[in-house]
Amino acid sequence: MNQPPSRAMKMAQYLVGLLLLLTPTLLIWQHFGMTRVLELSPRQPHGARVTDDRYEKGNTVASLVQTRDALVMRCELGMAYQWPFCKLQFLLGEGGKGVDFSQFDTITFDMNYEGPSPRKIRLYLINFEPELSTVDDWNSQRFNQIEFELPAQPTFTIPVNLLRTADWWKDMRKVPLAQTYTRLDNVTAVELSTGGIGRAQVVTMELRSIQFRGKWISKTRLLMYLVYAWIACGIFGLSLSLLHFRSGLLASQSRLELLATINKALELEARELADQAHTDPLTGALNRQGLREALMRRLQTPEHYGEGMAVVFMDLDHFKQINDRHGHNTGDEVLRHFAAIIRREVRASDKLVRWGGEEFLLVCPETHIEHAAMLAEKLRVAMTTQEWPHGLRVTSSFGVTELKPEEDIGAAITRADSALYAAKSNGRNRVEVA
Ligand SMILES: Nc1nc2c(ncn2[C@@H]2O[C@H](COP(=O)(O)OP(=O)(O)OP(=O)(O)O)[C@@H](O)[C@H]2O)c(=O)[nH]1
Repeated sequence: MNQPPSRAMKMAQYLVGLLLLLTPTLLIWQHFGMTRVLELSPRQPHGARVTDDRYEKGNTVASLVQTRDALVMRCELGMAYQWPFCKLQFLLGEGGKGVDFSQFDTITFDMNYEGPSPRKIRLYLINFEPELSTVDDWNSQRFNQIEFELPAQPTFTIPVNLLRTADWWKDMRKVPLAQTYTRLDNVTAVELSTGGIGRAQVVTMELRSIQFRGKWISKTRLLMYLVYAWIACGIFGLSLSLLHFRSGLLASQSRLELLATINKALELEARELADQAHTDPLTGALNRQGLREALMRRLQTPEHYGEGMAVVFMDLDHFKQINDRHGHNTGDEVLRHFAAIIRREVRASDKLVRWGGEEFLLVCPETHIEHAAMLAEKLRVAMTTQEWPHGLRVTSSFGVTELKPEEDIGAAITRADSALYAAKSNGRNRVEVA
């Protein structure tokens, strides 16, 4: 039988539905949106400042003017230093803590450059890496660099993946080959510098903005998270199915146990009903149907067939008077008492039958007539010595006979009845043998 889905199973179904909805939504959103922009401009100057090669004993002079729309760096390049430069520097972090640039894909410049050709600039993304860098030594940070000639138009975009670790930095720091990769996960500064220029000149850079663009989360990472979510959902669903299956099994087991208990109770009830059909409810003795079945059973047992069987017919004396004088309930009590005395005095194999009213029959297998007569006499005496309800004195008359070979039990009962009649006629409280 199918169990109705549990709350947990419903939850798993909702979860699958949610994931089915979320997966394409997130992928579409990632493709068209989720855009992250970091801008360097007069509006977001990040501590913009200029430096030049004078600290390297050069004679270049850089100056910065900030207008509403642009950061203007004027650079008078001198040739005193081997690699003269001016830099416009943006600081993004302090104490080795920078900004993660690894999710940025493009860099868009909006700037003007004035100066003789070649119009070269350099861009540095300076990355602090605890295993290489120290806070006190600026040059211990990785210099990711790109140098290029400016296009004619003021606005242009370059991909971030063109940046490489600067050769001069690799040489200066003697970085092992395995660590010469580009790394942008902790950028503490962005620098826009003049490119390699071989003669003294004046350069002006007017920077309106640099925009780094990327996704808050890369497609690969999003796909990975989604796969994890689907796997987790699958495991969850599978565990629930197993639990559901197990509880279903337990439920059908307990249903089977319940059915077995009901079956047993019904069997008992059926047996009780069958017993009632064969028993007199007042005295517990067999009724005529009960006797018939007991005799049939005996006949079906070959080892007992043909052995002697005695029949004793019994009838309480003057029972009507007991009823009349003491009431029907007392009469019932006397009948119950009578049956109890007989049962106490006879063998378990002897069958006590209530023949009707106050008449009882005792069928004694494997008993010859002399023994039956002795038994009847014992019963008669027992009646006289027995304490009866309400101090009554009750006696009974007995007619005894034996089943002849090949004789029908009915004939024997008739004969026993005749003997009983004789006992009654001869004064009651007697045993007569036919
Ligand atoms: N209390 C009670 N009385 C019953 C029951 N069955 C029959 N009787 C009564 O038993 C009485 C039998 O009366 P009789 O047949 O005249 O026999 P008796 O009074 O015993 O007289 P004798 O047999 O000649 O000694 C009747 O009054 C019946 O109503 C019973 O189940 N309970």
